[in-house]
Amino acid sequence: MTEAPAGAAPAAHDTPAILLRDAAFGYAGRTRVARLSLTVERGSAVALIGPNGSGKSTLLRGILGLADLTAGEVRVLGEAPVRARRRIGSLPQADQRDTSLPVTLRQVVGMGLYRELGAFRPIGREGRRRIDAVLDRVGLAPFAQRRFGELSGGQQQRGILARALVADPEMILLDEPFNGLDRENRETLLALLREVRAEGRTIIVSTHDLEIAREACTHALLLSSGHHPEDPGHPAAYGTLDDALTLEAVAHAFQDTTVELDRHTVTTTRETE
Ligand SMILES: Nc1ncnc2c1ncn2[C@@H]1O[C@H](COP(=O)(O)OP(=O)(O)OP(=O)(O)O)[C@@H](O)[C@H]1O
Repeated sequence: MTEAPAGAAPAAHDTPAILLRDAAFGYAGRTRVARLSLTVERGSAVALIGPNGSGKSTLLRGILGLADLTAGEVRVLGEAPVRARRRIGSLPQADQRDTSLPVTLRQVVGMGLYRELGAFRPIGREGRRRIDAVLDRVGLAPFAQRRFGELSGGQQQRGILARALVADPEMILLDEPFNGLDRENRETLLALLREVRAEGRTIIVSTHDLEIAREACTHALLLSSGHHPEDPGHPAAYGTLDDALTLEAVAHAFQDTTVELDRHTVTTTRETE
């Protein structure tokens, strides 16, 4: 954990990681995910699960203060999201990544220190030490000078995780980090996530894959799409994995889809009115 910088309000470590009270998030005044009332305790790992368009990314952006709060209340690490952002590391979806820039992996990881240092201050010896340590940790030290866009998908994903971790965040948010990864890269990322959680950091990870939730998370928030395409998504269940990932809740959230849960295959069809 980082210490609060001098002069800053003391970090309230007794506050939950996330507190949502009837919160809703969206864009340009339009709500995309709603009815969120829950507490995420520090040190937990929450799988955010739901069908396409149910608002997983929007909720993650709301936690970062990048989507509008259209109703209710949100506190992140005891602060307003925009203020808490400096204490959070995030991994956006891979398809939102610009891999055409001529930057090395080392430079990408160094970007994780910009918030602390300012973008135009050189990274000093301590910063370089931290970059080396985090690259080593994710198993990418030999690739430090490699152009980021030339790395494999799994290596890029670990590089972005390193960028998130280099600033020693209290919480990390990951948007579909397992998409497109083969089994080996998936296992490596899972192991890293378990380590990150063992350090006491809070993890929120969106995924379509219920097996990943089982392997890396303590809790699940299941989001369901609105009944009509324009309705906002909303929670179908939240709790520990066993409480939240019941066949009934999963079937409710994943309407018109086939999903597997504990070797059961669930296929549900949306009821027509
Ligand atoms: N920047 C944006 N501006 C306006 N609407 C958006 C924006 N991003 C997402 N939306 C809309 O918000 C709704 C929820 O999208 P979101 O990406 O949060 O869902 P998701 O559950 O993450 O979906 P997926 O699994 O496909 O990534 C969708 O209807 C989407 O079109």
